[in-house]
Amino acid sequence: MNSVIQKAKRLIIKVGSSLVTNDGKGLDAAAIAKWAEQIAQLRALGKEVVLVSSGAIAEGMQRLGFDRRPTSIHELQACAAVGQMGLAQIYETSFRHHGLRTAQVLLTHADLADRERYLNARSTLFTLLHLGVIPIINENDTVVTDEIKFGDNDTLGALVANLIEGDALVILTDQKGLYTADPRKDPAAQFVHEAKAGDPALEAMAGGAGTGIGRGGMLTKILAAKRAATSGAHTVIAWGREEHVLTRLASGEAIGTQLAAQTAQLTARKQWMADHLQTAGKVVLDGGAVQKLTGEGKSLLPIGVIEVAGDFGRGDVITCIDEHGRAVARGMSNYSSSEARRIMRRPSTEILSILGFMEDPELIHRDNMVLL
Ligand SMILES: Nc1ncnc2c1ncn2[C@@H]1O[C@H](COP(=O)(O)OP(=O)(O)O)[C@@H](O)[C@H]1O
Ligand SMILES: N[C@@H](CCC(=O)OP(=O)(O)O)C(=O)O
Repeated sequence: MNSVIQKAKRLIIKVGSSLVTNDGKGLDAAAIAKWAEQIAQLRALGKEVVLVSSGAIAEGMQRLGFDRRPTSIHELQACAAVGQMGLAQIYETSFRHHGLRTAQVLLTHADLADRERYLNARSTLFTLLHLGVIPIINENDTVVTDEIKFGDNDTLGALVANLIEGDALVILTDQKGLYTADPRKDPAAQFVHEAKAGDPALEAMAGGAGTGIGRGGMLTKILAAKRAATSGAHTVIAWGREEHVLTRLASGEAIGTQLAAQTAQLTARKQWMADHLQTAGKVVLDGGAVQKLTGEGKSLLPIGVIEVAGDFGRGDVITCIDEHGRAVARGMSNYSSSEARRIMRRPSTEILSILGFMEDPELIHRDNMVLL
């Protein structure tokens, strides 16, 4: 069995609170330095890496002298705000040793539920990756309460995998992977080397968090694997303290529990687009644009649009039709309908002068489009 990480080009690596803060004793600089070194090696192999790191609350509790997790949401938020400074500082320092820059990205549920913010987060992350920066993501705990939280960073990791079409999600935790039962409670529990992501039998095996530090336990990891698989990303759950865990995974060694996605990435994305039966508007394309899309697999530029129908916002899914009314493609618009009306039939070089800003040169990027 080969590790699914070997082939992966774009990886999301999630590290849990208990690992990052050495079971709540404070940021584990030595462990973080090792991951940074390995991530630098993955970058050198040509892989793009996004890190999702928990630990803000645990570190903030340490810094503020709480010996037990506060119950008040505002105290938890205060802890997160204090602890996040520590996370930002230690990651920036650790990666700088390897000549890599880091960027702090704090996300909320509302950011990914809103089409426009979703697209903005996606574009920013892609830009950071192209610039060779390592994005360090956490939930923006200051502004969210329980009902609207991702709740745990396993889920956040999966949503980021969906957001940027990651090839794989690596969840580093304090166990070697998934066992048939919580190994802290059941000494007879057997290790699971591989399974299908989304197999309901896995949910029955997984229990809650093992310590007072972590939040989700194994169940959120199993559900994260299921969610990541909807966009075709595989998941590996492994022990964060395993020597050279990331580079060994990248060299093909099958460490931890491998949860394979059953649908290929492109199929998953097309399915997602196809599921958007309710599109928010339509654009009519000239013959040249139809040929670019259907014959050459190109993006849709505003110059090829001759009419805009309906009322849509940035990030909404719209249908592209030809001059005879035949639907040729569906995709996520980079501009609202009113903006699209102003830039249609015009070259992309004029977008800035017409609108006063330019989000993207394309009206619909081919990565956000399916041909019908
Ligand atoms: N079937 C299982 N296999 C492995 N670990 C399990 C299982 N069920 C529950 N757990 C518990 O999940 C814990 C890991 O989750 P958690 O404490 O939330 O860590 P993290 O901070 O890395 O997210 C383990 O320490 C373990 O006690
Ligand atoms: N945003 C929170 C994340 C909490 C969380 O999900 O923790 P974990 O289960 O350890 O990944 C923090 O940084 O403390």
